[in-house]
Amino acid sequence: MTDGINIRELVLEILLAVTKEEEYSHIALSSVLEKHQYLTKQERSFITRVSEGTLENMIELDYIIDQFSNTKVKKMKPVIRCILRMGVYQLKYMDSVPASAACNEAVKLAERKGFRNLKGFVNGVLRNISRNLEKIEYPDEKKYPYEAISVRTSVPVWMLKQWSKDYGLNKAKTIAESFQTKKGTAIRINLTKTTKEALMESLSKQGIQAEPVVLKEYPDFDYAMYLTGYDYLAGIPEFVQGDFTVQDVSSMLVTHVAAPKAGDYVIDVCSAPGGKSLHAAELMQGEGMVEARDLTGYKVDLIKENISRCGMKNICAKQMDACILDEASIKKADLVIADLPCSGLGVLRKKPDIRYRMTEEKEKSLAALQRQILSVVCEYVKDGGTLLYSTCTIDRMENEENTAWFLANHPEFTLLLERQIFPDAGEGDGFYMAKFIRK
Ligand SMILES: C[S@@+](CC[C@H](N)C(=O)[O-])C[C@H]1O[C@@H](n2cnc3c(N)ncnc32)[C@H](O)[C@@H]1O
Repeated sequence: MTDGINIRELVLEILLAVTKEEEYSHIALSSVLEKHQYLTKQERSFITRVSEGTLENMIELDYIIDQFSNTKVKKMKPVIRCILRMGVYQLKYMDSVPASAACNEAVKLAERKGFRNLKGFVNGVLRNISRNLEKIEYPDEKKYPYEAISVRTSVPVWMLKQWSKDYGLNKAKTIAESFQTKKGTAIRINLTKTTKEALMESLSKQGIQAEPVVLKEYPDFDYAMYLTGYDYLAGIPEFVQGDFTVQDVSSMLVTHVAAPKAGDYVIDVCSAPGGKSLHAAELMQGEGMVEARDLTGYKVDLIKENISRCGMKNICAKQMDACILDEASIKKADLVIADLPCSGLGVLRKKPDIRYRMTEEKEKSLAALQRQILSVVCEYVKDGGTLLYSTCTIDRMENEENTAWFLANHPEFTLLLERQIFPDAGEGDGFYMAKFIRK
């Protein structure tokens, strides 16, 4: 507790924002941490751990609660449901929190939120779970493989079935399990402003560990590192002055593979918050121009913020709908980056809430949107130029199937390279990329 703010109440605020208001988990978390900057490092990490952990394990937590409560989770009031979920998370996953504290704090929180009449219920369910944690029976994986993997990894059954159809049950299982592992924060060094050695040295003086990423298949990929041991990004001067950008390693590979050259004209049609656009501008060493487009003013402002933080001059941001043909761009670009809106199933490690928000229907309509955008923006590629299509998902429907469709409908393009990066195999998130050349 700091200045009357209860940290579990802040966790509850995050969980409600994500599960009730459909806010993105990383945004809900960072806005709470930003609003309460005076919290200690320990309090911030408690809030991060409990809110992320609860979301990452929610299917399992609900399964446990349902075994001990007469009222099923789905029927509970949202506040009570979230208080129980975070309580069970602490009981099951946090040895540092005594069981009595997890239960008592949950009861107090229920009362503070106006549910005095449900204090006994919260107390009863949590104490019962606490006493029986070791005896919980999980679904039998031999008899009910999807249900068993789903409860253990908190990945919905429909996603497991989709991956099993695409890659087999064993692969579906290892993909789901990979989302339970943690990695440091991947950053891309802005080599137009600093060097790897200089950045490592200045970070180390602040007690921040930086470990370079080495990818054997890409020996010239020499600007990624994992950071650990920092409190919050905005507190690192090198971040504020644009010496590095937070970006997943697989996401960096997209622009690396696209390989823009100094002097190129690049159009990034769906670019917010600007990770790949800025990377392109950096690889072009400040020469040429990257036009970073996105649909809304809000998104374009995010790109502009990042451009000004990184201080790059060969990049501009524009509000444009990628579904509408921009006549002025026809056959003008050396490189078109089409990192399109997708289901995001490759990034469940970082964005756990996607698994509860995405549906099969939404995924089908995203795959159709990707085809629509691809057939518009391919027009911007000049003869001999490159179209780079990428997604941060792992389903064939949005990836290989779209590429096959594109090639069948656009014989003026040839496929130079296609790669599916799996979240359980590579350095980073699950990503897909296809590089086409206009003949
Ligand atoms: C996967 S994200 C892009 C991430 C970005 N390339 C990066 O590396 O930072 C997809 C983006 O597409 C944008 N988008 C969705 N529909 C769009 C449309 N019709 N026109 C332009 N942008 C769109 C979204 O706002 C979102 O920012």
